[in-house]
Amino acid sequence: MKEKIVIAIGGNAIISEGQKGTVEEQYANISKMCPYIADLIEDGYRIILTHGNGPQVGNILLQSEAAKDRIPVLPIDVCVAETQGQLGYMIKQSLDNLLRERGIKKDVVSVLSRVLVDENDPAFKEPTKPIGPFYSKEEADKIAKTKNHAMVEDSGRGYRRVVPSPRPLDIIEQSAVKILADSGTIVITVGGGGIPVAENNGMLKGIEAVIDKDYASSLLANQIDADFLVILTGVPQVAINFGKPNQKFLSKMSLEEAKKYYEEGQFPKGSMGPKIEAGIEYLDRGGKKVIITSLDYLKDAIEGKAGTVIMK
Ligand SMILES: Nc1ncnc2c1ncn2[C@@H]1O[C@H](COP(=O)(O)OP(=O)(O)O)[C@@H](O)[C@H]1O
Ligand SMILES: NC(=O)OP(=O)(O)O
Repeated sequence: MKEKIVIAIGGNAIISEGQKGTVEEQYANISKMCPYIADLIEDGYRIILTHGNGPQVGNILLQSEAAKDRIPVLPIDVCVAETQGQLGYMIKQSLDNLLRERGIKKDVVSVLSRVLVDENDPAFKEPTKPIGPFYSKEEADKIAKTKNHAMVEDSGRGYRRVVPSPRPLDIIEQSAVKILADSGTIVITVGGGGIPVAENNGMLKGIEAVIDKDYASSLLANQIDADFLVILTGVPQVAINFGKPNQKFLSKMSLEEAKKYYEEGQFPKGSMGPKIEAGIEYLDRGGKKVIITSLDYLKDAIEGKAGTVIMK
């Protein structure tokens, strides 16, 4: 078997900008994504897939709040668990069917996973994780006033609700994920950054937050001894001076260069910033290689022919 790779799938790979997020739309997007993953499985790589859940977790919360007169509102950790279930199912169904079509016998499992956070993480005082649909400024102001939700402008695309996003400290199900991945099973896990839990007298309890999937995927990659971490997003490569006339796409960055560019503010907080920081943290914790690219360049990037590679 070839290398063990954690692949983090960007939120917009499952619900694209402008889509409502119907199940049909999500299946259509997932089935566009699966051939790229199946190619790697066919080549013998051991794959652990993680995914975002911002749009989906916000939608579940909205559904729950809309029915609050009849049915008790769900806490956010339970909504995150629901997104792991629904997205894990949809990805598994699509990937499994594709592998069957290609005559590849491989188990694909989704592991509901909890991720330890610190209840005193400063993130609880300052919500930053955008979830759910986009609103106009007027709609957002009204929601902020009537529902007391924190709302922010999200990367020029409209306004969204934001919830606390504490740092992941430990992937509770890491051993099970490692055993499965090492045995050649394709694992879907740490969806939506994982279900946030905190420790209290040695016991775990659910916490209302949404963890960033790039930070959680980075930690998972270290904890299961992955050979490398791949972060998939909307661009084939990372750039410096992004969007400016002197924009320059990079095929590789040393860890030191990544840190320098990050400090210079080359990577915005709401988009590329967390991906670069997640990569830096993975390498600082002993990881070997990080690749940032888009789905269509995935295979080439793994073969060293595309993407942006960050290494020590
Ligand atoms: N320096 C940069 N290099 C490349 N892309 C960047 C850079 N800064 C911001 N971006 C933008 O950030 C996007 C990735 O962030 P985002 O869309 O929030 O992630 P996700 O794919 O996880 O949903 C890229 O598609 C690109 O449009
Ligand atoms: N939980 C999370 O990081 O989701 P998105 O990638 O959809 O923002």
